[in-house]
Amino acid sequence: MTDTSPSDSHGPLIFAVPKGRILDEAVPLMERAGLVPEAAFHDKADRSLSFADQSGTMRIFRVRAFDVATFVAFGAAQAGIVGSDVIEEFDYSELYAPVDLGIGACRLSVAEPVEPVDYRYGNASHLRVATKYPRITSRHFERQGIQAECIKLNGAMELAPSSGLAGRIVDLVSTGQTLKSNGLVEKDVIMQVTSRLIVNRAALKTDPRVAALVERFRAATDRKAA
Ligand SMILES: Nc1ncnc2c1ncn2[C@@H]1O[C@H](COP(=O)(O)OP(=O)(O)OP(=O)(O)O)[C@@H](O)[C@H]1O
Ligand SMILES: O=P(O)(O)OC[C@H]1O[C@H](OP(=O)(O)OP(=O)(O)O)[C@H](O)[C@@H]1O
Repeated sequence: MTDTSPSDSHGPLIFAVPKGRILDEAVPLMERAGLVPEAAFHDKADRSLSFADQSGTMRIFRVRAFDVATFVAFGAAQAGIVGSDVIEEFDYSELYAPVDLGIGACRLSVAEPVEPVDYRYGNASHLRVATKYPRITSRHFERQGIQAECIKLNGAMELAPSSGLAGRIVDLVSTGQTLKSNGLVEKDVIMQVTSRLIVNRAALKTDPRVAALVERFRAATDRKAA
């Protein structure tokens, strides 16, 4: 007899998680949702990027934060955990973010030197901004009628003003310590950020295990909040 249960017809569900700072907060939540990674997942020396879960029905991909959104949007992973900053930057139509996990809380802000240097050039409505988030940044300044030239950096944005690369930065802020240590002040909050459970829309429609996973994360998040 042929077994046509969803898990057999679809193969293991792939769940993508960011390898950076969200992970420590995400793992207890994943475990409450029944997604318990194999021991090797916790071994920092292990060079594997794909891990089994203890039920043997899922695979966990450990990738860079921005890449979680890309894997899920293209259906290479069916679900994952990522910051709302990343969701907003990509704006992938194939991503659905049904659960706010309440972890990874921070904000995306515009910052400038304590003693601002005028790096505008040409005309007064054109400025340079260093950021890992060029799309959110352009949209933010456009709304104010300012044309921002965004210079994409992948980290250490805080060095841009003092080195003359850009007059302002758009970066994540939590305690504000990084800005302070680098002689910068927060000028404007663009968005509040928390981490979300994301799923691929097509997978949600075609694979019942994805909807079940969403419910498990919803319950795990409610239990955490209670
Ligand atoms: N200071 C912070 N406080 C709270 N959450 C943060 C903070 N910084 C980043 N985050 C959240 O964690 C996510 C991943 O940030 P992280 O710093 O791990 O990225 P990263 O390690 O720089 O990424 P990568 O190395 O992949 O470029 C961000 O997208 C954001 O949602
Ligand atoms: O307001 P704070 O509490 O100081 O946090 C802000 C810092 O946290 C993030 O960087 P992260 O530490 O993740 O390192 P990164 O530069 O590798 O992204 C962000 O890019 C800021 O640099």
